[in-house]
Amino acid sequence: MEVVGYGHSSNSLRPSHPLSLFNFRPTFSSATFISFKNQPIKCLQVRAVASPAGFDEMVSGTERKYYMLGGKGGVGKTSCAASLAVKFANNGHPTLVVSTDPAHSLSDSFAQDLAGGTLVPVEGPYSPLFALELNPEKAKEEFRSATQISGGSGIKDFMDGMGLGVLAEQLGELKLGELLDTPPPGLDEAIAISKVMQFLESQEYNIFTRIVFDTAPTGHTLRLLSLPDFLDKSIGKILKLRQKIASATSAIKSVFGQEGTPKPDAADKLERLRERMIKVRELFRDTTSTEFIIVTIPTVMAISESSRLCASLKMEDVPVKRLIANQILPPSASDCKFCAMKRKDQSRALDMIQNDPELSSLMLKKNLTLHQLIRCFQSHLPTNCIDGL
Ligand SMILES: Nc1ncnc2c1ncn2[C@@H]1O[C@H](COP(=O)(O)OP(=O)(O)OP(=O)(O)O)[C@@H](O)[C@H]1O
Repeated sequence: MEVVGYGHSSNSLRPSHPLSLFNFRPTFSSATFISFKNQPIKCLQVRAVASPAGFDEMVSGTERKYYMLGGKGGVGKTSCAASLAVKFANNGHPTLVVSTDPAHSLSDSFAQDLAGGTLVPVEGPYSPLFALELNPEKAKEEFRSATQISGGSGIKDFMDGMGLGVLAEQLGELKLGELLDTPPPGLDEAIAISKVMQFLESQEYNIFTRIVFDTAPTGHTLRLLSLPDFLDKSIGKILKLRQKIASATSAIKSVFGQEGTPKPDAADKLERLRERMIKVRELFRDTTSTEFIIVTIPTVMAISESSRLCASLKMEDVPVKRLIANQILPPSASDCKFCAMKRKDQSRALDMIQNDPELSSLMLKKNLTLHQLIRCFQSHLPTNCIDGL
């Protein structure tokens, strides 16, 4: 189990800025300095802070691989995802880092404006690195339009769109309206991921050999994981129903001499949506190309939530092999009261990982944090908390 820390030679970048998380250019000295209130702080040997355990295996090979980083809110998913993407790019992989988290903070991490839903090049790394913040709201709109025909909304228009409005009333009790009018939670992220997959299939984006997803906090991810099956079943039901009704109506129409088939576009849209969801589900479960990395912090609550997330991922057959324990207090010979208490809590939480039936099997990488150091400086200079560096 390796412990690494990081810093940057100028305090222009936030401590967790991904470019400050790496020995960004080999020309850097073996250790770098940050200045804080003009106090030079010698940081640990700067290495890839978020290169999870077994990084060499992750960076090997040129076939495309997907890494999804997820975990409890605020643990450092975005920082680690951005850092990992920089590390891949610095190891020769044209890389795309995508945030599907509705509360984006990728722009903050790169200190670049990435909003707008298009790929933005990130300056600095050796190989091309592009970032993308997807707007899940827009993605959700796409779902709604799959059920709204000619500007209407809901099941009645959906059935009208198939020329079956006359039967919509009888179907009311099937509650199909709710499914179509209020998209299930996690749908926006599922559609956002399927959008990324769509354009990654196109020629112009086939350069990317590493795709890093900064996903939304745990709850979202869990709903997202079960969503494709849910949608597959419900859309399947609707389309089967359409089939039944279509043959019933054409029989009725042929009796009254009115030939004609229901408008296909609504059903086609739903069918396409269903195919996209199945692709998302397959992506999540592809052990050769995809891996989910859990990011956590050393607190009892975060470790417990990470254990539940790990169990759910395994239940959904999502490959998960690594755990990043982020924001760990750096070693120090003598602690202030604050750090001593914090360190005790952290080691108790880290012991939980070793004893947890789900997490203990994962490769663990511990990431130090600079925030505690800076807080120490703020609360009581001089440097009795950092002399261990
Ligand atoms: N190792 C670290 N050392 C110091 N600060 C860190 C570290 N990792 C993350 N941070 C800081 O913690 C805060 C949260 O980080 P980040 O936004 O990456 O978390 P997140 O899990 O993506 O959050 P959210 O769930 O809100 O999207 C940020 O201010 C970031 O700068």
